[in-house]
Amino acid sequence: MTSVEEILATWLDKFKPHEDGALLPPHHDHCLACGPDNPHGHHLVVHRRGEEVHAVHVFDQRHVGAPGIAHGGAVATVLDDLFGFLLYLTGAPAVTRQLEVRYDSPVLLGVAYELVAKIVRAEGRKLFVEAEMRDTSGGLVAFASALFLRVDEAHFRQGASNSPPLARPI
Ligand SMILES: CCCCCCCCCCCC(=O)SCCNC(=O)CCNC(=O)[C@H](O)C(C)(C)COP(=O)(O)OP(=O)(O)OC[C@H]1O[C@@H](n2cnc3c(N)ncnc32)[C@H](O)[C@@H]1OP(=O)(O)O
Repeated sequence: MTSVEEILATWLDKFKPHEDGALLPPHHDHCLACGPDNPHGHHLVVHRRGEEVHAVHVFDQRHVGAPGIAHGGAVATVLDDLFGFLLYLTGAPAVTRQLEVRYDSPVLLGVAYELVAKIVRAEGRKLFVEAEMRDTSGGLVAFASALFLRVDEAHFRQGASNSPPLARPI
């Protein structure tokens, strides 16, 4: 597991401008939603698309709620993390202060969904953001809105000495 200091050493580089269409970097390698090295994670892959961020995502059995259907918390995790990629377009880190998810239809396991997020407005430290999740027919299955608040590096150092063991060995 990479330390907070190691993550912070390269963290601000991620906020340098990304070209339209670029693959955006994961928040860090073990991030629950986008970290490629987290065996429990969603491995979310996100691209910039104009002033929005875009992903195609498939939930699997690790994210099951009702049989065959993604857990609502798993869906919220992915939507929250997608907002975290918008931050790369703003040039500054922020964290979720409030997240609201509307579940319009079941999100099925093994099915591809398209996710798009955008910044609705910025007021000082506050970023108001929205995201949609649609099925391949274009039907809206989930909608999320959130308030993110800009923070400095000290915010992330709060967890620096806190690395509890895994509940079960991987
Ligand atoms: C190593 C790198 C890895 C980095 C890895 C990053 C991965 C990203 C993953 C996705 C995102 C996440 O999951 S982030 C993780 C989940 N989130 C968190 O852990 C955050 C926990 N909460 C906090 O630490 C704190 O509450 C903060 C820092 C968010 C905010 O505290 P604060 O700085 O004291 O700010 P606060 O006073 O509460 O509010 C500031 C302003 O916002 C307003 N405000 C507050 N709530 C609301 C609201 N619902 N609607 C409107 N406005 C509101 C207040 O009135 C105030 O306005 P005014 O008076 O100023 O006008």
